[in-house]
Amino acid sequence: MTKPVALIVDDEPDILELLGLTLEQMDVDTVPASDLASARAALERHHFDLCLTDMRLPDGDGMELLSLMQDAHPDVPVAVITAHGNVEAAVKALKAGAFDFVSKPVDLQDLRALVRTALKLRGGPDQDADDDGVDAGSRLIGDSSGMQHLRQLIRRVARSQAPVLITGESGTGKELVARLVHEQSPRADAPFVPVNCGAIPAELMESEFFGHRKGSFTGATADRDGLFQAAQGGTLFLDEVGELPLAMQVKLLRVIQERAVRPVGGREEIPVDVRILSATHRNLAKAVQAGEFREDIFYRLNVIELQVPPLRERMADLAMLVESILARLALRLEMNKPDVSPEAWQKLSAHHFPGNVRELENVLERAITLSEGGRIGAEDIFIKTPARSTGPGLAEWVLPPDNGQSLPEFLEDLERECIRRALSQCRYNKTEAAQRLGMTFRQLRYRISKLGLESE
Ligand SMILES: Nc1ncnc2c1ncn2[C@@H]1O[C@H](COP(=O)(O)OP(=O)(O)OP(=O)(O)O)[C@@H](O)[C@H]1O
Repeated sequence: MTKPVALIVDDEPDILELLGLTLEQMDVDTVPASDLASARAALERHHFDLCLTDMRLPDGDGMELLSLMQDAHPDVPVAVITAHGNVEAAVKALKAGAFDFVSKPVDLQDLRALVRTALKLRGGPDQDADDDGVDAGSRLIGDSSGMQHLRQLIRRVARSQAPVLITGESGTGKELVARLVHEQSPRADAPFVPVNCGAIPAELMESEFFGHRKGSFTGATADRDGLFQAAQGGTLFLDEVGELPLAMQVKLLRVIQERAVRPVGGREEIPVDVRILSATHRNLAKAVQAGEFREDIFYRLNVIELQVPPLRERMADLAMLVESILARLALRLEMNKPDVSPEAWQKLSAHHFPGNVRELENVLERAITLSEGGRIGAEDIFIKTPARSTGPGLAEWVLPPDNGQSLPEFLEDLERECIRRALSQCRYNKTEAAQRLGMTFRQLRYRISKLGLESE
């Protein structure tokens, strides 16, 4: 490959020189421009692999150059240089399609990491190509317009370093989307580290995220890296980000701003080069209004939003999904893929799938084990009817011992019904269901597992 060329635009000669020297050391040729007009002229004469521009220019601003590049050279990553602490400008640029930003005074380590990542986009996957080359096991199945649009957006955001918030109901495929963004990004060779923010005990959170030093607390018998260090150069996926306690949100914000972590009990800051993707099935804007989620971190995580549609809004994909899930299950169970009878299809198509693709997977897993003679019949498709999930009214219960049950068994049944009803009313959003039931998310998860409701 020929030597890469970068367009560097800044009206301060010192900064132009610093950028020029740093990039030359990285074997990148540079063409300097001190204002918008000369940047435009340079664009007419050369092909660039990267553009670095200051936000404030004597005859315009970096946003103008960004929009010009988006129109005329959409494949060239543009990074903007912002004044220190000007988060608004950085977010605005990222939203407008900037690849990344560095703030002044320019940290050379950050700058080098940015340039390295940007150059990986050279000769990267063809924008118009289908997602061949992406791990087949992690593909998004579906050809509906909603899925096609989502796939296109994934390809586009994969090229940027902007934080992305993936929203959608439980089981719609948010984690899968995050994986695809990572796999199609210039960070694909570095780790993708998923973390369920609702599953880490609050007291361990800081050490899990940032690591700890030996002896910093009882049980810290050796130095340990945290999730940020594990994701170095790659992507950290914060699943259920709405579950982060407020205190942790503050710490996370600091790390995002400083691009460095301080392990628990450590003195030094460790620079981290990590892209953050997050997901939630909650309405985080509402959580912000309710004071449960900090506005500043919401603003930083939600630079770009990717909405994953619920299955009921893309039922055109049902056949493809069923085929692919059955093929996967059959392979795992070492059997031939069964056929689906017309009656079974009818039953599946009439359902609204409040638990989305995950519910479909569960229904099919049960169906494939029940099926006989290589065919799934209607009787093998077990779908909860609304009546069941609503449960009988209290007056309809026959109380023990008249119904032959012990009191503990009866109470467990009652609890099961209450949880089912809350889950169904909250469209299988466990956080909301827990609130409705007056328990914590963790308590609810524990009860669900204890009462054997997981497979429903
Ligand atoms: N479009 C799709 N194609 C293929 N599989 C899918 C698709 N969408 C979801 N799945 C599968 O459904 C299951 C649930 O997906 P995933 O865990 O990504 O959902 P989620 O939205 O992150 O759920 P939650 O909010 O509960 O964490 C996974 O096994 C995933 O592989």
